[in-house]
Amino acid sequence: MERQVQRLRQAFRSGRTRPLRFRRQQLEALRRMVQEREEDILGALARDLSKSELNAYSQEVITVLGEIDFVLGNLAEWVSAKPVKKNLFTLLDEAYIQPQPLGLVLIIGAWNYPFVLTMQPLVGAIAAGNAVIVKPSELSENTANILAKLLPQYLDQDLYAVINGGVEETTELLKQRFDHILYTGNTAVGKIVMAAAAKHLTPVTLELGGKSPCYIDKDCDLDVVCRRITWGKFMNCGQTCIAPDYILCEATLQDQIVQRIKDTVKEFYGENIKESPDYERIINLRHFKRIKSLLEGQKIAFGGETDEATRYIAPTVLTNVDPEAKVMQEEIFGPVLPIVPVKNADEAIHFINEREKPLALYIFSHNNKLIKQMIEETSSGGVTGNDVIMHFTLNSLPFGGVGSSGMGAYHGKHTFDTFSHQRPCLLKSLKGEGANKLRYPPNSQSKVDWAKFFLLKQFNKGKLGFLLLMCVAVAAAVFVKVSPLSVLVRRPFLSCPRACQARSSSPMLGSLLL
Ligand SMILES: NC(=O)C1=CN([C@@H]2O[C@H](COP(=O)(O)OP(=O)(O)OC[C@H]3O[C@@H](n4cnc5c(N)ncnc54)[C@H](O)[C@@H]3O)[C@@H](O)[C@H]2O)C=CC1
Ligand SMILES: CCCCCCCCCC(=O)O
Repeated sequence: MERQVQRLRQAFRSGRTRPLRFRRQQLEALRRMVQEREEDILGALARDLSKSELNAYSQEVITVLGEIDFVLGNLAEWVSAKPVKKNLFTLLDEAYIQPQPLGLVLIIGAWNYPFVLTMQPLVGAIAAGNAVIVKPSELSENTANILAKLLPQYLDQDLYAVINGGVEETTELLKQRFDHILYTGNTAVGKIVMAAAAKHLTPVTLELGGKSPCYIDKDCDLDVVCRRITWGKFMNCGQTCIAPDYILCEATLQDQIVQRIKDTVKEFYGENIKESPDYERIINLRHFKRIKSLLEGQKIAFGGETDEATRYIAPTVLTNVDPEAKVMQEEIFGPVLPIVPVKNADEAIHFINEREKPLALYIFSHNNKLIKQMIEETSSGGVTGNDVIMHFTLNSLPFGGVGSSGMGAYHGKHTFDTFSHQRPCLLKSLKGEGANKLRYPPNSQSKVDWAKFFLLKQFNKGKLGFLLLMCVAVAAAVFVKVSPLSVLVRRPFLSCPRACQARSSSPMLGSLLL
């Protein structure tokens, strides 16, 4: 593994990833891979998660293709140097920010959306000019295997690699030095990743999990609210990191919510949910048993049916759930939706703030002021008002967590920025040495005064004085540079702004510009 890491790092040092043309070529090849091998990819997702081709395409493949198109359409602008505002001392210099690749980066994916959660970060890492190792989750082994097979057929094998394996291999990989690690998975492993990265001072992006609350205000259109919640909660059999984990609402709303979710489940998945091609299965027996155990002792308003042989758990709603119950102590990550009654929005805000910062927060209300209040008074990785999940789909929004739900963010240009170093560049001339007298020893009060005048607004008599001074300075600098009469500048200005008249004893301005 160490040899593989060194090989990629050497390849990065060749500089081949830096030209825009190369990056575009690799992204176009990745797009070709997704398009040409769509059947293989959808088949792997079906075998891993019982995902229908339509669901696998609409939830994963389309996101990756959209990301590639978006990046290709903007990459030329993203990689360009960004000129920045200057001050009086750098007026004649070149000042800009140059995005540069970090080097060799590691992407560790999770199993619940195994294609998009590895490919979307990969798109941005390639776009930013890095060499990349992808470590898919071993739990979605079919997708992991198809990625290991296909990526080398389309991407430059010296610069991009897939390393498959479980805990042992990932632990070994984490001993290597990377220039950035983007990990998607549970919070406990996120801490392991961060600890391993710390040994090399490697920055990390941790896309973790948590319990995403969903507050339903009174007087909501519950038909609409419950359709949207049902869609987001039971998609991928509840195995979605930003699925609404639990509902907070007034106790009197529970029965109406239960009924509407029940009706919507029937509309979405039919009478026999097990037969629905749109209803997936739990990834493995461990998670099946874990989720099933959360039902113990709970009041099941509807659902609750399970089948261990096929790892099926029916869409299930629990009512009057005790906040201390087991189902409220861990991320559910399954098709179980507890309702926890609260008196009002304030109590909901208090409930949310008493717990770990969630990856997502959902607020349903006709009262936009209340939605803004809840956003203002709580913290979460992201928020969608009057819907669920959808902030994930807008790649102009940075997607990530906060606190125990993660750190850093990606999607769209945010991925490019995550995998780039924004390098500040200031290019000066060897001329105009006179201006440097202000900073050279010996220091003096006069020099400090001038520095205050030039650099600190409270000392330069307001903006007009400062602007006037800038004009004078630029004119003087240009004069010094272009005119043979520059010798005149050596004398103190007769008409400099009032501020420097007070200091006419130190002809600093003239010497500054020589
Ligand atoms: N923020 C986000 O975008 C997402 C977050 N998640 C979160 O991920 C969790 C579910 O995924 P997991 O079951 O964690 O996926 P998982 O079990 O597939 O683990 C994720 C990755 O971590 C590696 N890993 C697991 N244990 C490890 C260890 N002890 N040392 C080193 N590496 C290890 C695995 O090989 C895998 O590549 C949930 O908490 C969910 O909320 C899931 C999807 C998206
Ligand atoms: C409209 C399609 C939405 C797809 C959502 C995919 C979410 C992936 C990350 C997660 O586990 O939360």
